[in-house]
Amino acid sequence: MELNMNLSGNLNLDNEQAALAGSIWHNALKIIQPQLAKMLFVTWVEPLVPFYVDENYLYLAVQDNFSYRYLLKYVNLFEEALAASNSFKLQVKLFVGNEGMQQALASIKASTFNNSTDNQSQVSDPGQPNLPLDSNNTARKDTQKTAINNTTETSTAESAGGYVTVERPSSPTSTKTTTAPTQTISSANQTTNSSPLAAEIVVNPLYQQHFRRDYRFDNFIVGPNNTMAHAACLAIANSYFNPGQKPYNPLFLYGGSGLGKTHLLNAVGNMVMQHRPNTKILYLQTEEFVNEFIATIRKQNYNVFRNKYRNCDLLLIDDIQFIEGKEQMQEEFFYTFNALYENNSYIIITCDKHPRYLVTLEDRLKTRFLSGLACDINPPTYETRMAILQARAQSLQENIDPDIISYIAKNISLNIRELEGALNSVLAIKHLSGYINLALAQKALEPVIKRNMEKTVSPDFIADVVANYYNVSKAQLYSRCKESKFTYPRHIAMYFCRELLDMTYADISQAFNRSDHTTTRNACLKIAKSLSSDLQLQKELANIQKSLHEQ
Ligand SMILES: Nc1ncnc2c1ncn2[C@@H]1O[C@H](COP(=O)(O)OP(=O)(O)OP(=O)(O)O)[C@@H](O)[C@H]1O
Repeated sequence: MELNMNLSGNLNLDNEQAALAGSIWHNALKIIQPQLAKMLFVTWVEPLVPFYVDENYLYLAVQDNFSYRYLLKYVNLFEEALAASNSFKLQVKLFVGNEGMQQALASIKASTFNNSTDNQSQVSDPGQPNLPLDSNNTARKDTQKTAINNTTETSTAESAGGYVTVERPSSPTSTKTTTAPTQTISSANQTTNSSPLAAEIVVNPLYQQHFRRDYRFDNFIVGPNNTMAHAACLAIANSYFNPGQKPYNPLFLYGGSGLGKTHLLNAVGNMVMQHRPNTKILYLQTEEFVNEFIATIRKQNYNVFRNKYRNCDLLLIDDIQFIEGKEQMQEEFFYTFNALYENNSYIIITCDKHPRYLVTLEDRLKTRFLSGLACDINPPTYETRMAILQARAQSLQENIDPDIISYIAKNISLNIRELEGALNSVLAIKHLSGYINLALAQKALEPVIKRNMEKTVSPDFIADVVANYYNVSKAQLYSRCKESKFTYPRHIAMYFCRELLDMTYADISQAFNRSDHTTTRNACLKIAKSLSSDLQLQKELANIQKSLHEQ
């Protein structure tokens, strides 16, 4: 794209300003050029167009968004060169394309006009569209980014009030740096409230997201299983209205099904939308991303796709494991990721496993996914499960016997979706029959609990717990050793495999390295028989069962 330097035109601005900007920049270039590789200088720096200067800023136009992002890391160098080559300090402001330049000039014109007619209105940054401020009159990170990106496209912030300074990294390696606003801002249509006025909220339709309203931080129960993931998500959400924070980017959340990954993604989206509705957020399931990309290939409209994904402020992408084995999609996502990362836009990715287990994922994506922070989410502890169930019952204004809650929490441990499902079943019985007690709940939940038990408890896990209880090693349990201090716990472990997992004697024998099924059968039957009269055995088995459930 060629930049058109018709500065005065309709805007009626003084061409002398452009000439002065040109001459100041020309001096600075003499210092900049020797410091950069020739290619870099010719490709990126020479095409910059100086088009305005005032007492604080030199305004430069860049060709496109990509150049803009690339050049941000050199702004400090430019400013140092300006200070060295001229006898005064200037900060650099970059604007994208003719449109960005025209917008900047229109703002300058408007502010000049306002200043001459209304002394109350001071403008600190004529280059940026009007943007809402936060409660400290501090420029907002999200809208700063929006403003920068939108100089060449539909602006989501154009109708808002206030001005900001440009956000830029202080060094090529820094991730997010926000410069504080340089002047106090006051204009007729600003708000100092953290919620922008309704009239200011013009959300680009591309980024109108509908988050699940019930997935919020305030109803997410934090326990030892998810503390890090929760804190990291909250930090990212906060960073959109608390410019001091610089959370890790990207954030990679991984863990089994139903453990709250989607809940956290939506919580971030809800919180940012609530406080900063102009933020360009994209939340999507990886499958949707893949489908959209396939449609893009069919229609050959790559620009639309890339503009949308590479220019958002926050990308929340759920279940990235679905990208496995899709080579072209991985390549596209690689470039999307890079563009967002360079633009200091946050990326949160969820997955059902650690990237190292995504066998057919390209290594360059794996390393990128792990370049920020990777947090696992584990199955909740018994206490967390209790808290989740209690909170859910309370939110539904349901009074449920604590024994029932405890029974569910004890018996369903791997998946919070199933935990909630069990509570819903109990509530359904309560509503249909007008009554619920523990026995009814146990009966109703029997199939689901059995299924859960099979998923949760493996023969190996039983061996672990039993060995631990009787203070022997698992190897001794699996060994052929016939000492009673080993055979007794071995038989108990076999008994649990039979009772809890419904395993055949053949399978149990195999699990415990035995070839003789009859011995296994006899061992299980002996334990079952003793159980009816042996109080000590009853106590031991109850304790072991408790440990098996409270993993
Ligand atoms: N810590 C928590 N506090 C309260 N509710 C939770 C918590 N974790 C999960 N949930 C609830 O459990 C259900 C399942 O969670 P979610 O859909 O976020 O899981 P997920 O990890 O994304 O699963 P999947 O990988 O299968 O998509 C949701 O209803 C969610 O609100």
